Amino acid sequence: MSPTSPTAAPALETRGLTIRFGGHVAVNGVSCRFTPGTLTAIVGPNGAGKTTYFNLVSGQLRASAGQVLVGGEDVTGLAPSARAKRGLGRAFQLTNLFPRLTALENVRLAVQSRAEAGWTLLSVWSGRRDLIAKAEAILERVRLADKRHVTPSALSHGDQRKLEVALLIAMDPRVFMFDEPTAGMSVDEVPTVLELIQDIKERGDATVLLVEHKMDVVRSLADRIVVLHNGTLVADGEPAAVIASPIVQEAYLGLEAAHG
Ligand SMILES: Nc1ncnc2c1ncn2[C@@H]1O[C@H](COP(=O)(O)OP(=O)(O)OP(=O)(O)O)[C@@H](O)[C@H]1O
Repeated sequence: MSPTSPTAAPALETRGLTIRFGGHVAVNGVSCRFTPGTLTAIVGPNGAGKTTYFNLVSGQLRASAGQVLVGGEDVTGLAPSARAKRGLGRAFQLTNLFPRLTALENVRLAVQSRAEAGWTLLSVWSGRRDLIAKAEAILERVRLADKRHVTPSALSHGDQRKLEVALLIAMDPRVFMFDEPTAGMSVDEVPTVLELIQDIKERGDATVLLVEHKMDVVRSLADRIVVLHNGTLVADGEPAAVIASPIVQEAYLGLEAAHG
């Protein structure tokens, strides 16, 4: 299924995005448009530039050249927090969680920050029933309702990843960015997180970007695959066509295809 319309405005676009580390060009002139309602997997061998591309989009790294546009607005000069306010949502492992607060309190604060565009730790809990109800609903959606009173460090690795997804949902971004969301998970934890990502795509008009090594995950989720190799975009299109393309078979998927 590809709900992409050629006329729809891209939620996110990069134009000639480039970063050099000394003499090494880690991301090299990557131009790409991401349309609402689509899930794009970004794949490529180790060191291809996938995470660096994500860092350039979210603002953790500043580009040497090129532009990042969110909803048509040039955000290239903006800090990560300002990009987040414009709708770029990136899942980070626990870095934006409050370790002493419960899962519910963490999600409630994220809902509140979205509602008020600012953290208000002093607001009266009992007076914020609507926010609590929304936080409860999000925890339900990510299947963490029964862990609502648990602090992040007491959750299993898989449940921590679910909580990150819950925080992202609470922030209600227009673009969801996941960097290897199933990394380090036990086999039985993987399907839930994949279902959550599928659900995010199908519920709204979200634009989802996924960096992922596991081709079975890519095959099951992606509407489109973008392949990076040595920092350069070398293939972009429908999953079946990209996976079958000679450059991908040779550069990255040869072994994978032989097994799969
Ligand atoms: N801060 C940095 N300073 C110097 N070189 C860097 C820096 N960050 C990344 N690189 C280099 O840029 C290239 C791309 O790295 P990146 O981590 O983006 O690749 P990747 O595709 O995400 O790889 P992996 O799949 O292994 O995570 C690599 O050669 C890496 O060594």
